[in-house]
Amino acid sequence: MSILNNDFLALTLDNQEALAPFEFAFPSGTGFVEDTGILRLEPKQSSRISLVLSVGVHGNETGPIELVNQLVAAILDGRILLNIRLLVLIGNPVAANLAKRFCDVNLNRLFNGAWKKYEGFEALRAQRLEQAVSDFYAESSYKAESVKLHYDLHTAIRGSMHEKFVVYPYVENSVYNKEQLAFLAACGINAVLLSHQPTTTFSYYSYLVHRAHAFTVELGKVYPFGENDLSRFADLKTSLILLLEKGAFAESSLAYLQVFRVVDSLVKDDDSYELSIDNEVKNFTQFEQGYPLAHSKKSDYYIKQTGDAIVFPNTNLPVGQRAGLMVRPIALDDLQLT
Ligand SMILES: O=C(O)CCC(=O)N[C@@H](CCC(=O)O)C(=O)O
Ligand SMILES: [Zn+2]
Repeated sequence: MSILNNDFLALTLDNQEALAPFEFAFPSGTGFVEDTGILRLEPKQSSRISLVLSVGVHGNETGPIELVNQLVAAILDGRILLNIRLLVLIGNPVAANLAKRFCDVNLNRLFNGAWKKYEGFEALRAQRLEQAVSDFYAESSYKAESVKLHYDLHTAIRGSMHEKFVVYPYVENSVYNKEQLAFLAACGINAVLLSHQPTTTFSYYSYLVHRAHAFTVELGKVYPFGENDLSRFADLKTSLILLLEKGAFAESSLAYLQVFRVVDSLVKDDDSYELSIDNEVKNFTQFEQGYPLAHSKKSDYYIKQTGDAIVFPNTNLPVGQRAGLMVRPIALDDLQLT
């Protein structure tokens, strides 16, 4: 058996909930479709690098899905010669078919076992994806010496003052990896947001449980399938191909990165919760000290310091969930790098 037309996305969307496993050969290795949207590609030569590329954890974030599907097709037809271990995950095929962010519950809030508190497709899927990542890293023949990577590719609801940025999941010792940051800069990333606390996101799961270099990578604004300008991902594509073919990390100067730390997490604490911003306000928009940003029957939030900026503002979610992050620029020199 093989993947028809080397189109892993079509196979996944045609089998949105489950797919019987099968194995196949491609020019530079062996492929294993382990379930719907779960594709493991093993190169002929052993490699220390195990890379997880996840896309479509939010079903309507189609640009990264199309990009990664192109890379998979190029590997399967021999235009890219794979030299590292690769796990490709299309996170939420059911929501992708519906062109929705999620069906019942936001999949990217269900990792680190949070899925146990929910029912429905997303809860099952989070468990399945955690298992797929665990199995993949465990199957590396290099064990302790393996280099574990996870880039969880997204696009954002709003435009952004920094078109491409990453969320660097919370790391206990506040030491950040220089090689990874230089690689992300080479991928065209403009900004880094240092997460301030443990979460239930996919990237934090891979860091917490597997000590992978893991990032949520935001690549621009959400568009439907067929309407993405993939040329905007050119630097990312070039850097990923170098990694896939040569096991090498492209590098750009860290000076290209604007770093932010999280000052506050805005939480929707009541149905009356509102943000005093209009729909056109972009991620990383800065405010003046004292601006009344959020209000509900239970709380008010005023900007603490001029220059503080908002990221991921969204009130269209259940009470108790994150309605945005308040971030503050910091100097790269203030970061501890290893
Ligand atoms: O544009 C938005 O408001 C959300 C974009 C998005 O899906 N972002 C991720 C970030 C995950 C993280 O904080 O690591 C999410 O909200 O799940
Ligand atoms: Zn997303």
